[in-house]
Amino acid sequence: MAVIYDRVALIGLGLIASSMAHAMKKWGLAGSIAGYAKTEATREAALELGFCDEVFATAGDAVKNADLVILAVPVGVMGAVAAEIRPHLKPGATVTDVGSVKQAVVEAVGPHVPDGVDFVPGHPLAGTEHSGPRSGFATLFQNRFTLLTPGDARPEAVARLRALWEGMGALVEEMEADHHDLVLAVTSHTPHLIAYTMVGVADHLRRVTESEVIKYSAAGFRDFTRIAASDPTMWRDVFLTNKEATLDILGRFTEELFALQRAIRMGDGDELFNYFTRTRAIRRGIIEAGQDTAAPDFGRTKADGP
Ligand SMILES: NC(=O)c1ccc[n+]([C@@H]2O[C@H](COP(=O)([O-])OP(=O)(O)OC[C@H]3O[C@@H](n4cnc5c(N)ncnc54)[C@H](O)[C@@H]3O)[C@@H](O)[C@H]2O)c1
Ligand SMILES: O=C(O)C(=O)C[C@]1(C(=O)O)C=C[C@@H](O)C=C1
Repeated sequence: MAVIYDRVALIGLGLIASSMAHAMKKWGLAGSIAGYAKTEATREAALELGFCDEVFATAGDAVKNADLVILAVPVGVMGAVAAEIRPHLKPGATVTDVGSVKQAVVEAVGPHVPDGVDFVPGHPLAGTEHSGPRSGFATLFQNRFTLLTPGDARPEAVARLRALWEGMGALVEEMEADHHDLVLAVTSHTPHLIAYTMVGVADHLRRVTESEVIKYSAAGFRDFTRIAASDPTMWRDVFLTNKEATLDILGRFTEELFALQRAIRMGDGDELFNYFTRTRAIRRGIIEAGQDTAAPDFGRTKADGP
């Protein structure tokens, strides 16, 4: 594949940044990759694993001469990092981010982006419960959506960033930042909060059941524990910055939960059966519409082989 940006700078070298770097290298999408991380251990890991060509001890030095700057730090520090790199940005460069929340990032980063530099916020809908420079892998974004919320960025800058994501195997869509935050509150943020809570409940109970909760946990609960092992800093920032949408969805969730709680207490089997039938149809609808992008064969055609 052709080089899309001659020089890319990654600010923060954790799961998402290292995965992007591995992908850019694998598919030849960047001429060179510069990286900035706070700790020397992370910078050394990036060189040792070979996903950065150069590393810098300040964000300002890393972005000099970069055609694309990718902010891959927790949402709560995006604004501070943007302020730090501002004087060092190359005219004509594009700044993007990978934060899980978009409106707060637009508000925090936007004012620090100088004239002549495009800001195209982004969010790959792909991740794992792991973090740090050693957790990344090139295929993380394959057949997964990346959402861009370009606002008033120049169309050429948006098209180029789209080409980069597509080069890494992602399916790219554009939307407004506030709409993104509402959708993600439903599909990602509130489910994470529920997983954190459920594992917390089990942990409290463990003291009563002497480890049996963990020992005998079935598949559903194990999935919750994987999600609840996600990075505490990242998720603290998500909830602090996507407050309104998450509270809205949590309110709706609580209402539904109370309705099911009542059905259980009243022995209302029809209510439970009908509810579960509706939710099963939703899952089956996703699969039938071919929209299960996490499925291993999503997007494959017969030409792709077995
Ligand atoms: N993990 C996921 O599943 C996932 C998926 C999509 C998007 N995101 C978003 O991507 C971003 C990065 O997440 P990640 O999973 O790669 O996290 P990570 O913890 O693996 O990496 C974050 C990096 O940012 C660095 N950092 C933290 N504070 C900093 C500061 N003040 N200045 C400079 N560097 C700082 C950390 O040292 C670390 O290297 C977050 O905004 C997150 O919301 C995460
Ligand atoms: O698979 C996981 O570990 C994830 O939760 C990844 C996940 C999500 O799908 O909710 C988490 C946060 C992101 O912003 C994007 C992706």
